Amino acid sequence: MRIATLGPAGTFSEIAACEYGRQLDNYTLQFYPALARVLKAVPEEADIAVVPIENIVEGVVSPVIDTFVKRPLEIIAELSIPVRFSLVANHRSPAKIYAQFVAQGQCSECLSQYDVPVMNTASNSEALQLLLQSHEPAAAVVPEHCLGDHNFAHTQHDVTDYAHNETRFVAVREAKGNSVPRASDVRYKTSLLIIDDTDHPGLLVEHLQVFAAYRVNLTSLVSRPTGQAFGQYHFYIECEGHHEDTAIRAALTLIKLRNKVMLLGSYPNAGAV
Ligand SMILES: O=C(O)C(=O)C[C@]1(C(=O)O)C=C[C@@H](O)C=C1
Repeated sequence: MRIATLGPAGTFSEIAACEYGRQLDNYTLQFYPALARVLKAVPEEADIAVVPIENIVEGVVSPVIDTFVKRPLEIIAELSIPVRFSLVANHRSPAKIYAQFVAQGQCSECLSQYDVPVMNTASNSEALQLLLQSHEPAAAVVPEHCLGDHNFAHTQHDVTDYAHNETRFVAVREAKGNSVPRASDVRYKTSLLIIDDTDHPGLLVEHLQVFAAYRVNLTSLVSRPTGQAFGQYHFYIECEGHHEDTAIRAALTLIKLRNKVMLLGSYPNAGAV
């Protein structure tokens, strides 16, 4: 099985992809330099992509949600990874700080102590590499597991805003319409998108009332701009249960009468106890 994920080696995505891969008979990892490119690798270059979808502090990873609107992909698994960062520097007074765009939001308190520009990178590994190549005073937000034997002039450990920081990842494949078979002893989650194709007053509240009426518990609700006009949003929703459950089926049948629904898949709930 070919698994695409965010590289270069050293990213949290690599840890998540390996954790997912260990459940398979065999797998090979393929690294790509940006999240949109990771997802684009499926299905021609890779069978599965493992990408971050939500950080406990920073919220959803927008490039991933936005790709779901554009491409027929199916979520087949989720997994959660603890995320810890250090701030490392080649000088006591850095003139700039390299930080991956999601990591920046998770370390905002530490970064605000430095009155220097933050240069966004596509991955945490890229932030480290740019620091190592820099001939100017610079710093980088780097995963704790990447500190290795590097000799930094300055290291500040545990710079995440919240001690309990974690990121949820999903494994996705090309949507084929034949979703993962449902097992009776597994607790599932279902992801879907409500596409804003007929905007009208009360669109969201109507849909939420349908979920409430069928007692479907939502675990995530995120609005993403359609990019067409101000005030128009697609809604990314996660709920407890499998899309073949009677309640979810009935709720989606009603919602589909008013708006297009993209079912993104049902998968074992990683947070279930
Ligand atoms: O750059 C990495 O290490 C990644 O795997 C990406 C990513 C993300 O985009 O959310 C994964 C976990 C952390 O939340 C920060 C960065």
